[in-house]
Amino acid sequence: MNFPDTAFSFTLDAVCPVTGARAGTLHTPRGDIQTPVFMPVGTQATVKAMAPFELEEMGARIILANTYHLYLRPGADIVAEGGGLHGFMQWKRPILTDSGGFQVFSLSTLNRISDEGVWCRSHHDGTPHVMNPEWSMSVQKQLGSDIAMCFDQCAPWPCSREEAEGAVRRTALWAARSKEAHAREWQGERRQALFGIVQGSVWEDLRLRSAKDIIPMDFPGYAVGGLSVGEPHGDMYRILDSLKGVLPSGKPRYLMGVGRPDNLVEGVARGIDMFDCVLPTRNGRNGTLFTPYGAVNIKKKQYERDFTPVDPECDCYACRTFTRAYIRHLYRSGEILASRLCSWHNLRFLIRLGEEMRKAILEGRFPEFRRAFLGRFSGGEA
Ligand SMILES: CNc1nc2c(CC[C@H]3O[C@H](OC)[C@H](OC)[C@@H](OC)[C@@H]3OC)c3nc(N)[nH]c(=O)c3cc2[nH]1
Repeated sequence: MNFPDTAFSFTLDAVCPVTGARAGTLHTPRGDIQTPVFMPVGTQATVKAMAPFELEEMGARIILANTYHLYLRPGADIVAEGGGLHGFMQWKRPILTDSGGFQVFSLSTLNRISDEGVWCRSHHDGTPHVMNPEWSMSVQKQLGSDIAMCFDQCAPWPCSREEAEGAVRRTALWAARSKEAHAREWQGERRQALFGIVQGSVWEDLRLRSAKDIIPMDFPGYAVGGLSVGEPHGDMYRILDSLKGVLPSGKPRYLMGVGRPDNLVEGVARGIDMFDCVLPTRNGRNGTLFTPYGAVNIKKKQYERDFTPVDPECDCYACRTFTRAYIRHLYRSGEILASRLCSWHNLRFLIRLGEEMRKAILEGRFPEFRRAFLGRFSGGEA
């Protein structure tokens, strides 16, 4: 018996008549999430260098954690004993967990894939593990996330059409098993929403095939997987265009692993509601900062006596309080505060970008917002 996900619903608040960009509200038992939304990545039950109260201050309303990582360390049983992810990391708002499939391929030292699942060796200590839909649903229940992802197969890029077809077939097989295992895990208890994932790499007909496999399984939300894996942005946008009229309009759409500010704007313009990416914190740790004109690398000598904020338009703690010269000094001195301030700014930049796109869509001026933002943002170094 499949429990209705009554604790979850999605309201479309406005749709841009020109582009189809959407402003919505995802209602969850732990609070509402207004979309478009950028979700900070907290792989090992922490958004690197940020404390929960700081995430709250910068406007984070949902964060991510990783099933694969937490299963291997500290162990899902320890997280469960600690009160699940919400108790363990003291984050009271919604949490989304990835299913582990993608990480197995990107991190494990050795892996064998079959329809049963994935046999792999831990990238920590080489111990053998079998990961499959049943394993993933059990671990995501122990973690207690509010949104879980189906166990899928994300084809690498580039890959052959046959490889992409195989991933589409297996992803459908595993989606059905994920749904069954998820309903068994949550029988009669507080529910967790399970999102489906569409694969198909850069072939539009395979994307359509995957959508036709996954959508009838009636998930409360759908992710576009298999992108942001090295393919040109043009291919990403073409695939999103091909899915725009196919994914159910009344359900949230999540583009996994994306992305740079311009990718977020172009994704929203193609009907995407939710995004995640490690860029803000990863770039933050190496001193690369988002600004409306592109990325600034704070370690450059040109900022040595630059006593202006990183981004004068930004309302984050780092930009309100410190100058580029000071943050450059911290970075070059190897001070921990450099990583914290740069991560803080980059996270706020993307969270605020989501807020501003939502406002533009509600006010009927998204095309103008998109043109103005992309006109200034160079993508590379500012
Ligand atoms: C970068 N391009 C990127 N990331 C894709 C992730 C992983 C997202 C995952 O990406 C990191 O894990 C490695 C993040 O941790 C560092 C995770 O946050 C917890 C995040 O989980 C949602 C995908 N996950 C699944 N299950 N299926 C996908 O097709 C897929 C595609 C991605 N493209």
